[in-house]
Amino acid sequence: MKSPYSRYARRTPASGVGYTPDCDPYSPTSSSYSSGSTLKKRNPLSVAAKSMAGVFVACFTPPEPEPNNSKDFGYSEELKAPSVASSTSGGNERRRSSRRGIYSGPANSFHGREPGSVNFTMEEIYAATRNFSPTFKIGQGGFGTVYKGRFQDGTVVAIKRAKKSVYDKHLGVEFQSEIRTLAQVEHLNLVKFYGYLEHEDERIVLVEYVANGTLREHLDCIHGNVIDLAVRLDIAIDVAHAITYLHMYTDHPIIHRDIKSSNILLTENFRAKVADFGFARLAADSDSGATHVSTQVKGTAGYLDPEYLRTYQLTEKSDVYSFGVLLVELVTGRRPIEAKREIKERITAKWAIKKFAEGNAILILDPKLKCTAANNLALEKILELAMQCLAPHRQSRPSMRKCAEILWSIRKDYKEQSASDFRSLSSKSQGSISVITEE
Ligand SMILES: Nc1ncnc2c1ncn2[C@@H]1O[C@H](COP(=O)(O)OP(=O)(O)OP(=O)(O)O)[C@@H](O)[C@H]1O
Repeated sequence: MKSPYSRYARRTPASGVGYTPDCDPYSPTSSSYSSGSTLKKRNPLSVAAKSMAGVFVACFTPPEPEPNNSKDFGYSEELKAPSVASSTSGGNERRRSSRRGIYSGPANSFHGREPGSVNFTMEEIYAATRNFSPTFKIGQGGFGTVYKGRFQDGTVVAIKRAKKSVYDKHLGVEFQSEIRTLAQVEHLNLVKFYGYLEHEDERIVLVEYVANGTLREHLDCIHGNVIDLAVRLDIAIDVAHAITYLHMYTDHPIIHRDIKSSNILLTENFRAKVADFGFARLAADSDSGATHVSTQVKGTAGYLDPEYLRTYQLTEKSDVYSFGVLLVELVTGRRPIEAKREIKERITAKWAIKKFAEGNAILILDPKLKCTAANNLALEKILELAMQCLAPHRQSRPSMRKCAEILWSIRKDYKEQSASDFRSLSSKSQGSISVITEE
């Protein structure tokens, strides 16, 4: 049997080889950061066949178990979801609209449901959210309201309910764009897609529930703890892996277009998962000679690539620019635009890069982080990478893959320097103990 991940082998680069997903950090399920990938040739026929098999093939891994969820959103056992409507679809049916939603996932995530079969209903969504009760609401975004829901089989999901304006032509297109994109991707560092439902005026997207809030919330310390630089580096690497995967490993390159800290969700172990494909856009097909997609500018102020803003030409390098903004955000803790600060500090990236260029990088370190040798060293290296990502012209920016590789090396040096900081600190404290003893 073929690996369900073989469709994610790297698209043929100049050398005509692809990465074996098993040991590749960009592969959908790898949690390894080892760069020692084996290379293997990609079979174009198998790729084509898999593409034709459709985007709703079972390629989504089951959700992580959620031990506490019945308590933390007030799930009451008496309020049982109505019984699951029996499947009416044959095994080959991939998509349905109207009352029933499409579902993409393995049978054991929503118990007994075959991948691609149409098995969740509006009644189940109502039951899972207690009729969209405010108690179950976990967020609000441009797309609509987000609820945490629990299905009868215990599966916990995030339920994104489009707001009414989604029926405007423009937002309708956006909705379809999110669905198409979500259905094609699978990676450990991307929020998993479970399915969607169209029912009368409702448009519902079901995605993996990620329990620990957004990166922005953690940088603002609203969960009560400071995430240290080691964790921030891990998050940057997770995000770099996710975007590299979108740019290089899907059947067709995907540009996320809305990389920002509020779209980075964190698990309880502080693994990052990139969310919100509302603006995602398939990139230009380089095989056809195209270098960019011309499109209406979309994204979030502060993260937008100035070259894309000026020319309307979208490439993968627009995500690289946004990633540069995110790197600055990670080390400074500040938002990309800080409207209340004095003018020269309002655009955080500009301010940080200026300080770095003047040799004063230390002044921009998030005041919540300790000023250790390891932190200072990593800060300078991260800023250097951010500066490359923020280059005004896209040709000068590194690829996301290159960013990930640079970050791996920064993390390696950071660990070594931290160990040495720790050794010198403990030898100093031993010294001071002996002084106290002598006294
Ligand atoms: N999969 C999820 N798991 C847990 N919480 C989520 C999930 N998706 C969204 N949320 C929560 O809901 C909020 C709103 O998410 P949503 O993706 O709709 O909008 P946004 O990205 O914040 O804003 P916009 O769509 O305008 O860019 C998020 O900030 C987050 O707190």
